Amino acid sequence: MEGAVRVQILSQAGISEVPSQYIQPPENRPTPITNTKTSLSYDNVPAIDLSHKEESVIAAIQEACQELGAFHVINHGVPAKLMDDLRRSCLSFFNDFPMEDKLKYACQPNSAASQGYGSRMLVSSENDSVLDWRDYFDHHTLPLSRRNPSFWPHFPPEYRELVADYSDEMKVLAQRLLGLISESLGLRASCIEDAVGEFYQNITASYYPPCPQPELTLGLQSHSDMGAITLLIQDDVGGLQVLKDGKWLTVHPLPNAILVLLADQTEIITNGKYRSSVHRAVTNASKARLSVVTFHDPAKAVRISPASDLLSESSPPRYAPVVYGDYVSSWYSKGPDGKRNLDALMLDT
Ligand SMILES: O=C(O)CCC(=O)C(=O)O
Ligand SMILES: [Fe+2]
Repeated sequence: MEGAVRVQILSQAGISEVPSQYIQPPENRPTPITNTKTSLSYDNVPAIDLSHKEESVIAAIQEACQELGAFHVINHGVPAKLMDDLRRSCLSFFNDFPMEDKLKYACQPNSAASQGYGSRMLVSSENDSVLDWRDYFDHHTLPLSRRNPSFWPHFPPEYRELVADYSDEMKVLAQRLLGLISESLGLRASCIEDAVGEFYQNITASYYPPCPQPELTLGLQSHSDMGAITLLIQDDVGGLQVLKDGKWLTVHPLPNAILVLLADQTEIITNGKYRSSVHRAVTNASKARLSVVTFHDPAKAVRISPASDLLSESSPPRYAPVVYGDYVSSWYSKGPDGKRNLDALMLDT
């Protein structure tokens, strides 16, 4: 939580060793990423062209969701200029302005998931044993009653308008994707969206400064996202990895693509037919990396359970129902650690 140092300050101080709180235990340390795209992993995150025939799009989504829970979409209808402008403005906030000005937007100390400029995600000190090599800015963007751009940076000058425009675009795309994902399971198009209800959307810009010891640290530790569906754009530096059969695959940046990550509530609603993606971010020694992640979550009061259309005597519920707000509280008290929080809801079937 805040009061915390921003890793950008450590990075700029030119230290040659990271402070001990950032050192991962050996089993969590990343293996070095090579820049060659010859590794097996390169083709493992499929790119799905949303301008293709709906039938083939749905088939591709079904395969990607069964295999990985993560896929790129291209020809998605979000203007490339908006994505570029947003990435540039977010990077400019972190790179081009004095820390003193940025700290005027600091997250509230002692409160989980507060909007603003921060570095430490968890409040509880118990979970703070290893810190992420990441600074971020979190924006509450939807519903509109939560959107108050005066909490967002006013520098560079176009920042607030870009975040608002991007939020609206992401909502439309998330709705469309949840429709296609529902249909890929033989459900009516509105099934998952109806179960989620009105989107609570947050946009987080993450900034990973160069790290003197990338082999010992993580930009963001292994986790699955809590909500329904996450849409992620990154720059050309790379560092995102998704877990597949116990191995970390690097998601190589694809220009103008948007990465879709299934999140935990979609796993529950689909009764585990589709699993949420476990992912993490690694750092590197020479280049800062920026990503912008848009989360779509249920309201805290919504009760999530497996869709009744997917249940039968031979396919009983595999997850206990959960009130989303309780799920979030439990996540923040336990820490991410892969999928521990979701696994706690699994029933013996
Ligand atoms: O920066 C990234 O690529 C990953 C960010 C992420 O997974 C998150 O914010 O939940
Ligand atoms: Fe994530």
